[in-house]
Amino acid sequence: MTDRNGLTAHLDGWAGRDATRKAVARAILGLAEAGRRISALVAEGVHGSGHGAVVGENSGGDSQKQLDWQTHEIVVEALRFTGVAAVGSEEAEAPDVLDPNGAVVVAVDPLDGSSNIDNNVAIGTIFAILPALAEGDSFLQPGSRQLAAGFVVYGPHTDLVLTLGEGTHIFTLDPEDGVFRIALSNVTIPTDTAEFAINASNYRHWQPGIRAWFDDCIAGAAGPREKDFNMRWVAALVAEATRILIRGGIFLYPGDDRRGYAQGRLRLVYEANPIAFVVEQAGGRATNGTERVLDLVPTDLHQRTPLIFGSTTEVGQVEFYERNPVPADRSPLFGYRGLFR
Ligand SMILES: O=P(O)(O)OC[C@H]1O[C@](O)(COP(=O)(O)O)[C@@H](O)[C@@H]1O
Ligand SMILES: [Mg+2]
Ligand SMILES: [Mg+2]
Repeated sequence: MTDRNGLTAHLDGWAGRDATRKAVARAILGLAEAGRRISALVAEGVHGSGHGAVVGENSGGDSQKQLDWQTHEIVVEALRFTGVAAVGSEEAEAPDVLDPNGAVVVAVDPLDGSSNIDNNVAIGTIFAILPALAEGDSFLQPGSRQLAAGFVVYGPHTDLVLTLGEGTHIFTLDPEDGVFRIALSNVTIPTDTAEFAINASNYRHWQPGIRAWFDDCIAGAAGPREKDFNMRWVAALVAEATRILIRGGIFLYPGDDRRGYAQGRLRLVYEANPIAFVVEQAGGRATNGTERVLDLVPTDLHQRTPLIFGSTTEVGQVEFYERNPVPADRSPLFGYRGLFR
């Protein structure tokens, strides 16, 4: 009997008799199966297993670890007979064509947070499901066309975070019976926050607006923001997104002046778009600094984008600093208590 709190029942109830929704549901169940297998693989441990060994380089020039490639193969195999038309993955230059008559395509980052593999820190799998187009490249549709999106995070427990465009829900994997059961329905990101996530070691490479925003955050209660901030950096987008969904916060991976980082580090189609969909469905915002992420039109499966997401008020603050990069307390135009209130 299907567990009524399980993912299958949730998807059955949502899909009903709608053919496209059924295709989406089959793809999600395939991804959940991949998540179960990857969770078990990760739980075996990496020390001495070679999972963290560098085995090559992906299309973006990032080093490819054994687990990056293994998880790519697990995802493609789990989707092979689900009716998915094609899988576009971070770990393969071109999409794998599975079922030419399929109604949907899946874009995937099979292993997010690769630098955490050796350290026993959270990693994950991110996915976006888009309609398969009769003409044109199905992967190059704006994120606003996603039919569903989410991610699996392999942390102390394994969670599947999912949006079907009707709120964001979190399912937790029961390792005893392999069922993902609903843990949190309609997650809501708090509007305000005093917690940010950014790799501050890149401070010297940032644009003036991001620096000014950061300077004013770390100035704390004595600075123009008049509040103390806390900082987190897990180096896994999936872990940062989970934390922000649960207790609010803001995440930034902006463009910077390092070679190859003008558009930041994260990929639009299989990282920023699915995270942006999940975040918006939880009441948060996601932007590249000037535009809504979900409105960007990709020109390449592997293109990068600056990504700023989380609690709406703080995302708005960053946009303000990007437009007005001179810090408020240092500009005669903006009084110390000027445009911030
Ligand atoms: O090492 P950095 O520059 O802090 O980057 C960390 C970011 O890179 C990523 O690991 C990129 O994802 P991959 O591991 O899939 O390449 C994000 O999860 C994370 O937010
Ligand atoms: Mg990633
Ligand atoms: Mg990856």
